[in-house]
Amino acid sequence: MNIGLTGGIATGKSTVSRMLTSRGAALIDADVIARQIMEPGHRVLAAVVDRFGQAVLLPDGTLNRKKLGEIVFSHPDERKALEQLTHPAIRTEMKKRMEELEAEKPHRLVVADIPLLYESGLESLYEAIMVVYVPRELQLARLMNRDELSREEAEARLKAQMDIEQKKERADILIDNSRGLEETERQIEQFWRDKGLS
Ligand SMILES: CC(C)(COP(=O)(O)OP(=O)(O)OC[C@H]1O[C@@H](n2cnc3c(N)ncnc32)[C@H](O)[C@@H]1O)[C@@H](O)C(=O)NCCC(=O)NCCS
Ligand SMILES: Nc1ncnc2c1ncn2[C@@H]1O[C@H](COP(=O)(O)OP(=O)(O)OP(=O)(O)O)[C@@H](O)[C@H]1O
Repeated sequence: MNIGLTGGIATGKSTVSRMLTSRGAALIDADVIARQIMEPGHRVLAAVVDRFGQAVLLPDGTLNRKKLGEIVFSHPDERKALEQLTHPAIRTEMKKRMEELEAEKPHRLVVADIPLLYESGLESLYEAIMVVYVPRELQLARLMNRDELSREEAEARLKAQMDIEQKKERADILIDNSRGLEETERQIEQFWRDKGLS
C-alpha cells in the first residue's frame, strides 16, 4: 500500500513520517529530493542560476537557500518560475523511487511526504492521502519557533501554500497534531491497526 503524506509547512509531517517509519514504513521525502536536485553539478541548479543569477549561490558554489527563499516567498511569479524548473525533476524522481520500493517489498507501506501535494495536483498518484493538521495559529507559532522567523516571514511562507483548513477537508486520513506527541502517536497506531499493517 502507498499513501501521500501532506499538510502545511510545520504542521508536523516529519514528526508523523518518523512515527510511520519506526513501524516499518518506507519513506520518500520530496524536500530531500528537492535538495538533491539543487546540489552543485546538477542540471536543475544550473537552470536556477541561469534564471535567478549568480547572486543565489554562496561563494563555495552551493545554493544560498536563504536568499532564494526570500525572493520566491515574497514574489509569487518568481516562485512559479522556480517551480517550473524544479517540480518536473522532483516528480520524476519520486515516481521512480516509489516504483523501486513497491517492487522490493510489495506488502510494505510506502509513504510519500510531499508538502505541495494538493497544490501540485498529485492526489491520483496515491491510494490515500494523509493530512497532518494543526490550526493556523499553532502552525504559525511552531514555524516561527522552529525556523526562527519573524511573524511576517512565517506568514509569507503560509501564504505560498493552500490553506491548511482546505487540506483538512480533502483528507482521506486526518491526523490532528495539535496536542501532545503521545496523542499523535495514538492516532498513527489506530491507522496502522485499521489498515491491518504489520
Ligand atoms: C526556496 C528554497 C530554496 C528555500 O529553502 P529552505 O531551506 O528555506 O526551505 P526548505 O527547502 O527546507 O522548505 C521548507 C518548506 O517550505 C515550503 N516550500 C518550499 N518550496 C515551496 C514552494 N515553491 N511553494 C510553497 N511552499 C514551499 C514547504 O512546505 C517545505 O517543506 C526551497 O524551498 C526550494 O528549493 N523550493 C523549490 C522546490 C519545491 O517546490 N520544494 C517543495 C517540495 S516539492
Ligand atoms: N505534537 C507536537 N507538539 C509540539 N510540538 C510539535 C508537535 N509536532 C511537531 N512539533 C514541532 O513543530 C515543528 C514542526 O514539525 P515538523 O518539522 O515535523 O513539521 P513539518 O510539517 O515536517 O515541517 P516542513 O513543512 O517544514 O517540512 C517542529 O519544531 C516540531 O518539533
